[in-house]
Amino acid sequence: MSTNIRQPKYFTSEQVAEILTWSLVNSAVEEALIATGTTQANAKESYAIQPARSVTPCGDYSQRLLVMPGYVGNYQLSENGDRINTLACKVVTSFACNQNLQPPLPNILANILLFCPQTGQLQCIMDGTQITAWRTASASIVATKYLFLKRFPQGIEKPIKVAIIGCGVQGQSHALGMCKTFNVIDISLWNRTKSKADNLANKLRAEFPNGLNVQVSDRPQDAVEDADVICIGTYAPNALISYVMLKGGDVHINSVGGGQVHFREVSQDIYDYAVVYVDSLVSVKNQLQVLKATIHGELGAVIRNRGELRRDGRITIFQSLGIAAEDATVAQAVYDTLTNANIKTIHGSK
Ligand SMILES: NC(=O)C1=CN([C@@H]2O[C@H](COP(=O)(O)OP(=O)(O)OC[C@H]3O[C@@H](n4cnc5c(N)ncnc54)[C@H](O)[C@@H]3O)[C@@H](O)[C@H]2O)C=CC1
Ligand SMILES: O=C([O-])C1=[NH+]CCC1
Repeated sequence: MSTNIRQPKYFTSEQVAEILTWSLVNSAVEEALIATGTTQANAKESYAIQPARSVTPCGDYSQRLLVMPGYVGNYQLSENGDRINTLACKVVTSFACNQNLQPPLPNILANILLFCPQTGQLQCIMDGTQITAWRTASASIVATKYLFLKRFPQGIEKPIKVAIIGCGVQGQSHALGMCKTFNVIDISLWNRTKSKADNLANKLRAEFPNGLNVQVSDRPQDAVEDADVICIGTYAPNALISYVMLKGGDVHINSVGGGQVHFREVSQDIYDYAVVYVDSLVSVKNQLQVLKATIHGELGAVIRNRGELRRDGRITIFQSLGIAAEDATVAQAVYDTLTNANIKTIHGSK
């Protein structure tokens, strides 16, 4: 039988990295968050269908395979772009020991499969390791914009002090993304092994030679004591930051390191005082039953203006688990740019 099935293209990590910019990833991720929460096919607005991801422990829970399918319907990658649909599935492994290999490998390794949304034919496989690092930081950036900076008259121009707790892959992408996107005047870095924080500090000083004060802290409390925005992404099974360490007044925390087996990097007393938002209520119900907090809603609902932002909460937490829709919209933007399809996507400097 003759067949028209085409071989999928493969895009390497280097090809993907060429395309990634903060404006492209931030806007694709914002679209994914907006679509999340509406699950019915809908002619008027975007929607996302993303079943809870499957988690396969490989021997024990420090080694896992996650499969993250997602369909994002009727969304736009840019203001004047056509409305499009994306069908994707990220296959990602999290092997906590990879960092100790010689040479080290990232703990989190991913590939994203992008399918034709009309036929289901596999169009391409692209490296998803960098996309995972960027899109997770972008979700925190979008959360910081809507849950924190919108409280102030200066909005995204407001000068802010940022703390990074954990300077691994996520700490690095959060530091770079925050400094590229917002008016960050001061950034404090803490990592369990100090040399990693030193390396990130050197990178930031080279990238932002003017107007950014970069410090490496000996203890998490020193890093967060003046911070307006805290980004924390570790595998810590115990709290690294607690309520007494925070400055008074408005503080926003992006916590990305919560998972079934290593949830606790932020102390319970902060959850008790904070207004908590999540990327997906479905994911939290499936994967974060241990979370003892009143969840105010999904970040996407705040962006869509359906869920009001609690004005009385001085501390907000964005609890991020990572959602398939984010991978799908970013992969689509990268694919479109690499193949010149749907080419009204937004570009910007790295
Ligand atoms: N929310 C999301 O969408 C995503 C979340 N993640 C999560 O983010 C976290 C960080 O991931 P990566 O940056 O890729 O890992 P990484 O291995 O590159 O960095 C982890 C950092 O955490 C620190 N760390 C590990 N155990 C610690 C402990 N017990 N106490 C203090 N610090 C500790 C290490 O020093 C390291 O710098 C993980 O929990 C991962 O599962 C990763 C990808 C997406
Ligand atoms: O969303 C994601 O890709 C992941 N979350 C935790 C490990 C990988």
